[in-house]
Amino acid sequence: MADRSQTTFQRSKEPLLKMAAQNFPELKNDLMLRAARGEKTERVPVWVMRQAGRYLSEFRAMRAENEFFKVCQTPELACEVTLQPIRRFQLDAAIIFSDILVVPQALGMTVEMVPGKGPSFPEPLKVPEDMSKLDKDVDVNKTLGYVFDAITLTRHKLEGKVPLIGFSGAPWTLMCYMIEGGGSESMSKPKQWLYKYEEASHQLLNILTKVIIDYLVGQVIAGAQLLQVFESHAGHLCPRTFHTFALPYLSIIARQVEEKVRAQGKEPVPMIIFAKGAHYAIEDLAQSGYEVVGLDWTVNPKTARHQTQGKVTLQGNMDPGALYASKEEIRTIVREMLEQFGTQQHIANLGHGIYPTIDPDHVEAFVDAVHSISEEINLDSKKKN
Ligand SMILES: Cc1c2[nH]c(c1CCC(=O)O)Cc1[nH]c(c(CCC(=O)O)c1C)Cc1[nH]c(c(CCC(=O)O)c1C)Cc1[nH]c(c(CCC(=O)O)c1C)C2
Repeated sequence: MADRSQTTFQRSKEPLLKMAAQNFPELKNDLMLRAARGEKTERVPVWVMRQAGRYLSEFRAMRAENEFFKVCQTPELACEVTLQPIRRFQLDAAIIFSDILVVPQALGMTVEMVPGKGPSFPEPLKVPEDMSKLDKDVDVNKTLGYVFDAITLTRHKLEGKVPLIGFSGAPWTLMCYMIEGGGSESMSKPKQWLYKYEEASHQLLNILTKVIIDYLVGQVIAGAQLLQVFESHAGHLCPRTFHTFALPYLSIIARQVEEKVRAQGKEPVPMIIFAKGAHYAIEDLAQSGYEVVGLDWTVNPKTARHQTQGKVTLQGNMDPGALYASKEEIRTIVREMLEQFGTQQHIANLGHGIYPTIDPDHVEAFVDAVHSISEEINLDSKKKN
């Protein structure tokens, strides 16, 4: 893997800016890292999936000037978008602005972002023979180096305010888009592959797993301090197909990313698995090599806590729709959520990404409620003991 310690940015009309993926500013707020490692925290850390997005006017202004993938592929723009929610809210982590669909692009597929519709693949994989069109031997430094550059730049620009999360889509979720060709209620086409082309499905999942591992390792080398793997379409699987086509690959990713990061002389970072809809697999996910298991809004936190027996930290899981409630009601809902999770080994989040029509003032109310109420609960429990 090419030496990523020196990264250069061609900025408009400015000299080359050399940013090293080292000597990063000292971290001022390590709450997220401590919680992810299961260490004691004085309050519950909080971040929001898709915290950079259309619900922010400053994101809409950026997108009015720049096509979606141009933002992803231009480190200065991706960095700026990543910082937008950090400037607004007392969040405890930033997540690099990118998309999970950059991996199919690295495999040679064309992905367009159609306004008002979302991602679209003009030439999805229709039959297993179409896999011959993929560029299987991906050099992530060549095809995804712009994400690494964005991560390194953002680490410097964060000035240690909060840690930076890197991420990737998981093999099954990416397979869904590559075959379906975009978002879908049923994902019936990729599901058809699982039952008609089992061997080809595993071949595709293996190709994706290899690229995802290299991609995540590259993000850590570039400066990511946590990683999240999005298995956002686990909900289209059943227990049998999840245990056959998703869980084994998720476990390989966790274990090999750690192994390869160590092999490069770097300290492994905490990893988060978010398998939306896999409520039946929480115990298995807690033993699959991830420090944190993200829960969607359909899971009862008390049940998940019992199932995981303190082995992992839990992340989530307020219904994003609760952000449409009044600020007072949001506080009530947050208190109930925190009492269900308990204030240790918990990272507060939504049970999935934020919606584009959410009022940013309600996000601020959510973040502030997590902090103030978890501090209050911790202080109360100290007084009692
Ligand atoms: C984590 C993330 C993603 N994409 C984006 C982010 C935000 C990053 C950040 O907050 O900085 C930006 C991100 N990605 C996209 C947008 C909207 C682009 C725009 O309209 O400007 C944003 C802000 C485009 C996109 N990209 C995708 C969709 C969903 C399509 C569907 O299934 O219907 C969409 C709408 C695929 C995608 N992309 C991603 C996921 C996993 C997270 C999740 O489950 O929500 C998925 C499923 C990952």
